Amino acid sequence: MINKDKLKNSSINDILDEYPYTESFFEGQKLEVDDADKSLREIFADLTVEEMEDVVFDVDQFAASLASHIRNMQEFLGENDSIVGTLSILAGKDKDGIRENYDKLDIKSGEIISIVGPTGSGKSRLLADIEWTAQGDTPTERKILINDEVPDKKWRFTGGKKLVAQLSQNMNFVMDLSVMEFLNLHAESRLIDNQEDVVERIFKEANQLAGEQFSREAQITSLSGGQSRALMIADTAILSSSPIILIDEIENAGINREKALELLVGEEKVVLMATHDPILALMGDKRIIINNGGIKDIIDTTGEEKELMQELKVLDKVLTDLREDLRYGKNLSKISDELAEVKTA
Ligand SMILES: Nc1ncnc2c1ncn2[C@@H]1O[C@H](COP(=O)(O)OP(=O)(O)OP(=O)(O)O)[C@@H](O)[C@H]1O
Repeated sequence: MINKDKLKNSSINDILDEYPYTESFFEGQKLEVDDADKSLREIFADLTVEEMEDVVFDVDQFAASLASHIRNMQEFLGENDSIVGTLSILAGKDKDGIRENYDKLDIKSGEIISIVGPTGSGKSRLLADIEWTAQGDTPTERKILINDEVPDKKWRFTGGKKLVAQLSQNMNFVMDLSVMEFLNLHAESRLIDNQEDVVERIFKEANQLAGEQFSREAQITSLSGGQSRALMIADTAILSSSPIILIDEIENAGINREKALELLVGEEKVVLMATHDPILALMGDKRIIINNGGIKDIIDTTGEEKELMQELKVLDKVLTDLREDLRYGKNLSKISDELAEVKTA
């Protein structure tokens, strides 16, 4: 997803600064460069006919070949994180076939976007459109762009290195492995240096997210729903190099949602999260409102809402504690007269 046109207008020095491994590429080409501060376009414009013959390529082919070299190197180095600057959603249609009332929604890396709307309104569908990098070929007819370009189709199919990591409501393990075997297997496939430390960290974080603790030797197929999700979340947060993270209703997982989100939100990632939970929704920088299959509105989270979130956290803590007491067979008592007076009618 390196932009070929941007490369053409960049100087050799700028390209080397940003992608130092292109040095070998330039060395391999017989490109005559008198001034490395000139853009590729200028360098090609200044070539004599003889020099041009040596290079074989014209500037377009040269930039395309350079872009492909950079992509390969980024993939090899696992630098996918830096690839997505902007994820864009181009308007499609709602369930009645009516066009959505925005043209293009840009989401920048580092942003958290929540997706809210009634049950069945199309939240999961929107996440699926992004995962599939839809090009008008889903029921919504939306299109997804990455860095303002149509994403490479290979993202749909490559197994190991994915553009999108998705955590969905129904996640079950099918392999017969212990927790540690599973984590080591995954870490090995990512070719990381400090495998032992990383695997240990995932195990610890997962246990902090899960309500009930589990051991290193536990079979992953025997974990509870909450434990499996905790493990998947910690694994995704710490091991995944995917620059886009999609989360479908983390609240149903019986895990510490807030901690989970904190763990997942790497600075360089785009995070989209379908939720019915006001605390999670307000953790987003923006929220997409979905109704009848279409995006109806995009709202920025206000300062007042961020303040409200603190109050909601207090309420949430009260409920969490009650749930905990209930689970461990304690009798519940009235919380406070103030709360008791809140009208529920
Ligand atoms: N624009 C659309 N056009 C046609 N079908 C759509 C559209 N949007 C969503 N759908 C379909 O509507 C159904 C419900 O959507 P979806 O599962 O995404 O809802 P949801 O908001 O995630 O619901 P829940 O909150 O219950 O998880 C799905 O079958 C989905 O494919």
